[in-house]
Amino acid sequence: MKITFYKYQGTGNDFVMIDDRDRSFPASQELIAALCHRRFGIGADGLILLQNDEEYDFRMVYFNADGAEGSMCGNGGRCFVRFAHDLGLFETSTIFIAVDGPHEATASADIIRLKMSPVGKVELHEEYDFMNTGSPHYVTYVDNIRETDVVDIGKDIRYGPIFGPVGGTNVNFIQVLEDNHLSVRTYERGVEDETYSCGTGVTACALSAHIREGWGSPIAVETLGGPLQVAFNAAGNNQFDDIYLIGPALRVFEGETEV
Ligand SMILES: N[C@H](CCC[C@H](N)C(=O)O)C(=O)O
Repeated sequence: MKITFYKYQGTGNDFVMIDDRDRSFPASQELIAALCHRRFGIGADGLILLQNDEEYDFRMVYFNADGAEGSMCGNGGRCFVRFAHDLGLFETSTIFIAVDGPHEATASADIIRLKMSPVGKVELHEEYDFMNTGSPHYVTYVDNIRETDVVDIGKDIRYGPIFGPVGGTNVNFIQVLEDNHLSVRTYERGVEDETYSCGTGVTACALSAHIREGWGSPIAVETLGGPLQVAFNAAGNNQFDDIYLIGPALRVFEGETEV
């Protein structure tokens, strides 16, 4: 059958977006991996279905590029909100449900502001921090992010004895640029490569920097695909709520494909 798809990107983290309100999309790991393939398919870091929901405005179902259902995707969530806005499903603010719970969001001409799940626990280690911001994130600091071998080191940690090989983690590298300003690069599990930006990863990095550097909210983060902002309330004891991921999300093109 023929389906219409839309391609979105948020700071270069790109997604195939499908309006699945009629639940006709024949989701399978094989099909989703094929659609996300950058040589044989449309090409994307993930695929997102927009479905109806009884309690919330709509439901976000996110799959990584390998075709398996993933945990929460922050940039995907921002693109999903832009998609719902482009479909005319809300005007300025909405609340939708994703795998990690409900998310409020607002849309303006340029920027999507997405409320993230609260973070109840941050593991602090000498070499790294680990937390779940909707997805699991390992966070470490480097002196020169440009020269960091994100893919090789990321793979070692993701498949290594602490986090892998089953399950795994996303792996983030931070270079501090100045107060309240970071540069971040991320190796993403499920894509098994570096992406241009990872929203839940950037969120984890900002919270880690708050703890380690003592900075207040908001924190600006440069990614390979452009700038994001993270606002948050530090509730004490390394717990956080009212976390917002803020940045651009745009439709790139639409098309049709046989599935
Ligand atoms: N790119 C996403 C993260 C996807 C998480 C995924 N890689 C997983 O751990 O299942 C983001 O913007 O937050």
